[in-house]
Amino acid sequence: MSTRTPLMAGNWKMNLNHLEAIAHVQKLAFALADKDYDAVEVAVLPPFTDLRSVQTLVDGDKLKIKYGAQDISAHDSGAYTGEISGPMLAKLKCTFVAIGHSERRQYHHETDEIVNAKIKAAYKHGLTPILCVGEEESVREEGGHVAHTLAQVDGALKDIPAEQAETIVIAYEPVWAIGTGKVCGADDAQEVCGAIRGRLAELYSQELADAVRIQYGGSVKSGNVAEIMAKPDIDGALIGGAALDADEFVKIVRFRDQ
Ligand SMILES: O=C(CO)COP(=O)(O)O
Repeated sequence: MSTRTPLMAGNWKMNLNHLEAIAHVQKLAFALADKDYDAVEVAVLPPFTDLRSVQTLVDGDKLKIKYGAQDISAHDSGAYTGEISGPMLAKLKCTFVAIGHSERRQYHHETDEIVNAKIKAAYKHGLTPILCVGEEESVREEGGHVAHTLAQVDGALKDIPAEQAETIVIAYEPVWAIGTGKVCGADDAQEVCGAIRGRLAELYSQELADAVRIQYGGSVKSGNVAEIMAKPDIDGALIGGAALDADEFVKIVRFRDQ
């Protein structure tokens, strides 16, 4: 029986301004009781412009909700117009940072090398990476989904020592299931999440592999989360669209009640 605490993280993507963010986090705080937080770790990943507002709320009201960013620069400072650095996120007391989301890979041409550099930047500044991996539909149709996803894991973790890797969160997000309503079947998600854990055991140790949390992401809703969470190698979810509705996100956090 796994001792891994499930992590339910809402990736808001480019949604909710800072005022909406405050209202949303207040709703979550109001709806979630202490026992919910004990059973499940809850996090939100708002746009950069919301982080200060979320931090002020979480700090001021001593909320148990964690928060983080959707991306990080590989550089600490300098002439990188539009970028946000690790030191800036650390100063805002972010816990998490999503790295290598498929939308970053697709629209911003992020390669495994860039993802690896960003993971190093996150660890350098005490942030926990949520490494996003997963295949496109054509890759799955050809049966290459496991190999493709493991190659992304290998690239992302290059030269990352065990004492850092043991805290990583890995989100398996098949690209074809993101925002499409096409949820990956629980058995299919388990196949890849189990393979990721196996690869962590090969790269590091079984002990490390058993400690790392692996999430599933892609059209997760309150109606399908329980089935996904019943799988042995799935330790949480990275939720997009459904995380924008506070009531729905709370139902997902309470997946054991479904
Ligand atoms: O990309 C995702 C989370 O990072 C998943 O998005 P959806 O839940 O909207 O499919």
